[in-house]
Amino acid sequence: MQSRKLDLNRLREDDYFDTLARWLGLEGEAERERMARRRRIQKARDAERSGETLLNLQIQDHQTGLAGRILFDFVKADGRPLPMNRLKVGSPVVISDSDDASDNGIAGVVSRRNQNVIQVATERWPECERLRIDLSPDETTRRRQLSAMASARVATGRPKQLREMILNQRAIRQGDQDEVEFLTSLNGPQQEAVAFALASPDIAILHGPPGTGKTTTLAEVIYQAVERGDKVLACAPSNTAVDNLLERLVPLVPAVLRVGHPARVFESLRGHTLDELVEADPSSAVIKDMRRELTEVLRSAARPGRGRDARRRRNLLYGTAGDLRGQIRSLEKNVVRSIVDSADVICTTTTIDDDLLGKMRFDLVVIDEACQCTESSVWQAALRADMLVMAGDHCQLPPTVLSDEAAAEGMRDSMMHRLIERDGSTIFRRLTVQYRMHRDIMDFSSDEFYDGSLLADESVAEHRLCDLPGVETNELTMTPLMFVDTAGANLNEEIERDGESKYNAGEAKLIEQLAGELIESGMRRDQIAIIAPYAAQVRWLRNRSSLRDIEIDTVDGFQGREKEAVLITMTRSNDRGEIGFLRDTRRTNVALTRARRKLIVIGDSATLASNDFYGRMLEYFEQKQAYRSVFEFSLD
Ligand SMILES: Nc1ncnc2c1ncn2[C@@H]1O[C@H](COP(=O)(O)OP(=O)(O)OP(=O)(O)O)[C@@H](O)[C@H]1O
Repeated sequence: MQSRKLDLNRLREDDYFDTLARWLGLEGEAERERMARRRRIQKARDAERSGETLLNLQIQDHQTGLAGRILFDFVKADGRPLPMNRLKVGSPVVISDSDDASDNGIAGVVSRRNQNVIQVATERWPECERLRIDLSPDETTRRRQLSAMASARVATGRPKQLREMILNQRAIRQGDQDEVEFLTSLNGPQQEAVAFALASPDIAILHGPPGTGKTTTLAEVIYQAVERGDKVLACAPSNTAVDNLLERLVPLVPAVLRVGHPARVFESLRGHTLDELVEADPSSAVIKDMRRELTEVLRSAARPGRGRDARRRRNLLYGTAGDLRGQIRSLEKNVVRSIVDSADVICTTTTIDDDLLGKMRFDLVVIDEACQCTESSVWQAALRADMLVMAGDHCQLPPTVLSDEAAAEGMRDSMMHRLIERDGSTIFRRLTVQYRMHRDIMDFSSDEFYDGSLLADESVAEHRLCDLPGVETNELTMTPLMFVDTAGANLNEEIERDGESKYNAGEAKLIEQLAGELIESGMRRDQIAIIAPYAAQVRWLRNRSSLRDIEIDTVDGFQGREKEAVLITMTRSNDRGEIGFLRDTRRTNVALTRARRKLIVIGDSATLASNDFYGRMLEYFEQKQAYRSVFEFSLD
């Protein structure tokens, strides 16, 4: 059955919430199906290739965290680095026996990760030696969203008013802007955006194209709000985005609290996490002793010995652990309450811990990266708001949705995008001065996605690789753009064995050569990035020894980041003109806007130009005299 896109603006209240609930149901089904499929894959290498499974792990270390959780550090049993994976900080996972497919495992949440170690917070001690970790369906998040939407349906007072505005039943008002004394040095459009957001009585949107200082601007909005006495909830859909905002906020607002899993928090920010603040509280010494005891009890329960009594002993120990955990929780609850109450700003992901925040409401709720939020994921935060500010860029990657059916009906469209389309310029302000890209790198994206409105700040407008210390001046380093066309050279895409993802060995070779030339010109490896839309191409490139220490990632892994030089391998090359998910040009927009001084794109014009957008992209490179044919390079 062909699904068609639904217009949420036309739906009545009940239909709107029913639709979102149905999408969540479809998404849950899709996630569960995917997990079941993955667990059926027998061959280790293939299971890990999904990026959602890590096999053959062992415990390297453990410690106790807040609320009696145990934090386990897992490493590969053979000492190798972890393979490329999508287990992020905050991802729900299941830890189970690597050798026993029937083991249902223990639920946990990823709390930290690096190349070699993945840390998972869980409540029980795994009972086997050789473990696997699988990304698990995110039921908790879905349950919380459903419960928020159930409350939103019957809400009264202010939440009801906001609901009516979001559902197109009541007009969103505009406010009269006051003079603002800015704390940070903002450009004109940023100042206008701050004043606009602060004056809006209901809902305001900040549209931040790449590198335009969206987070800087949001931080100023939050600072100003706190100055006038507001209590603020600052959210974002991912832990990384929350931490980026937190990093900007800390120098401006001292009383900031970061709740949620003690994430990839930078050293300088750790003092703001709930865990650390609780730790610093005087009553923590007692709690710490109790936690130590809990760990011991759990450890004994995992190894109850043999014999008839083993099960009884284990159950007794789990009983004791349960009691202990209860006592720890009640002590911690009091400490936590006072910390939460005294914060001016609370930072969290949009999956809000409702038990922690209780019925707390906020004068201002801010959602960063709001275009990566599905519509249903906004409601938890929106329900707590007197006034709502959303910031993001709908011309970059949309939220990840697994269910094709839900996606076809519109689940990938964010609320922020819908409101911009519905209400037009009255509801948003766009930031237009960017601090990242050379003017020529910016212009194509600006014309295609932002009505040509972007301006390069003069500090970056003309900057080139050869202006960097230690980099020599040559043709490669003097110019900001290059497209290498592989048409006619038979550098065809291939499908990874046993997989679905594509790679292109010919393009990879060209990437190696060009990256080599950049390094020979004096660039450091950490100033270069390679972006491929396909995971198989990323894997292929990461296996090239000449590219070691150069960051290589998918587009999705690169949103929000930048490098001095970026090489993109478009990967698709076939005689059917098939470009697959490159058709979603928002993904390409992200890829094209990561480079500060040099952007190199490698692709097959014969395949790409079947699509008008790529046709225009090729013309742009030609017009900037940045078009080269692969035949100008000698590939050995
Ligand atoms: N008014 C300004 N003056 C000088 N530099 C600025 C200004 N605003 C932002 N920047 C710089 O621009 C860069 C991008 O800022 P920020 O991280 O806030 O952007 P963003 O829009 O959130 O980024 P992204 O494109 O990743 O979403 C930062 O290095 C920041 O210091």
